[in-house]
Amino acid sequence: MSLAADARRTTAHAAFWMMTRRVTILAASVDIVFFVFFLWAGSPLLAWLNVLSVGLYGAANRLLVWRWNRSALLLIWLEVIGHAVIGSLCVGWDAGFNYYLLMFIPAIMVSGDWPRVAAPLAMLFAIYLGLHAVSNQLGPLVPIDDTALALLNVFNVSIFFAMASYTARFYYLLVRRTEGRLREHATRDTLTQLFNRRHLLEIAEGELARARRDDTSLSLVIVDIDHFKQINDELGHDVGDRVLVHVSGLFQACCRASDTVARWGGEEFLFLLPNTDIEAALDFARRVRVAVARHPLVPKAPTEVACTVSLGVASLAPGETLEAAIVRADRALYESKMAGRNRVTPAPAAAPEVPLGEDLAC
Ligand SMILES: Nc1nc2c(ncn2[C@@H]2O[C@H](COP(=O)(O)OP(=O)(O)OP(=O)(O)O)[C@@H](O)[C@H]2O)c(=O)[nH]1
Repeated sequence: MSLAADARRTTAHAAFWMMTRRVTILAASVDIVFFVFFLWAGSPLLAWLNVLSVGLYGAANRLLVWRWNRSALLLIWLEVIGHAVIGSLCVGWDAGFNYYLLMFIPAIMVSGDWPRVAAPLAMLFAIYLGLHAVSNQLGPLVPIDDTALALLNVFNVSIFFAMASYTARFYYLLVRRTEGRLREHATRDTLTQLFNRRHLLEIAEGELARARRDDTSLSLVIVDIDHFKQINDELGHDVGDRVLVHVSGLFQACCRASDTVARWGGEEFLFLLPNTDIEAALDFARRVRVAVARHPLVPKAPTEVACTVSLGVASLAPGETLEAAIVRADRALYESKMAGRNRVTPAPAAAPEVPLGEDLAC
């Protein structure tokens, strides 16, 4: 099983047990109401049976706290089936105790893969139909008057609606939360929390389309930490990681709301600057360079770790692709490295755009 699948399974399972625990509290509260109701309806035997149910739910709740999940589940199954059977046989099918059996359908379906859920589902179906047939055949063994029966039916339907809504909502919110987490994982670099390369390219395609439509400028800045291997080798990989996080924070602080910075890979970062021409992008890159040079990382260790960055800057030429502009910015970065590092270099001009058909003319 992949790590992602394992993580989803863990989340779904943890959520299932958490929800089961809440359901034991809700069900015990409902049984207390039943206790009062059956005393009022003149059926003390049924009233005291509900006290037994409260005890079973209390025990199941404790077992869940101790993580004896299977034993807890067994108790809950016993209680719900017992309650539905005794209630339907004593008071009659119309009392609506059978609805509680239906709550097992979603619980079974989310408990595992198909081979695991098929048998319990078939068993539940058989119990439901069997109970229906037997209780209709026998009629109520401990009849209560019509008003009490109607009230009981409304109460049971209401509780069933509330529980079914609660569980469905619970799973909906769980899916939403998990979806959000997966999206975060897919778009962000786990170390620096900056966007990753793939997400930056997605944003860049959108920005490029907008720049072309609105006829505005779009610039790119590629940044690489100088002598980063030396930092790793001399101070350790952990300090190297902290430097990456530290400069990421500085990079974000340099950005406007419309700018985007991403970890491009290793110790390389890429800024995307909408509405920014080459001159403004060069100014921006100089500010980034100065910010890093002036703010060394102060780790817990006694020495501070100073580092510098080299930068390459390109502004997209009309008709130029993103990839071509990145190649130019990368070339400029290389120039910065060759010229001694800790500097900003503008990219060479883009190759002139060939008007459509002109290449065919010669
Ligand atoms: N700590 C840490 N190091 C990383 C990470 N990703 C890449 N590196 C290291 O970054 C170093 C990059 O080294 P080089 O490509 O030689 O570049 P450099 O030492 O910065 O030299 P110049 O770029 O020429 O200034 C390698 O040692 C990689 O192992 C990371 O996530 N954490």
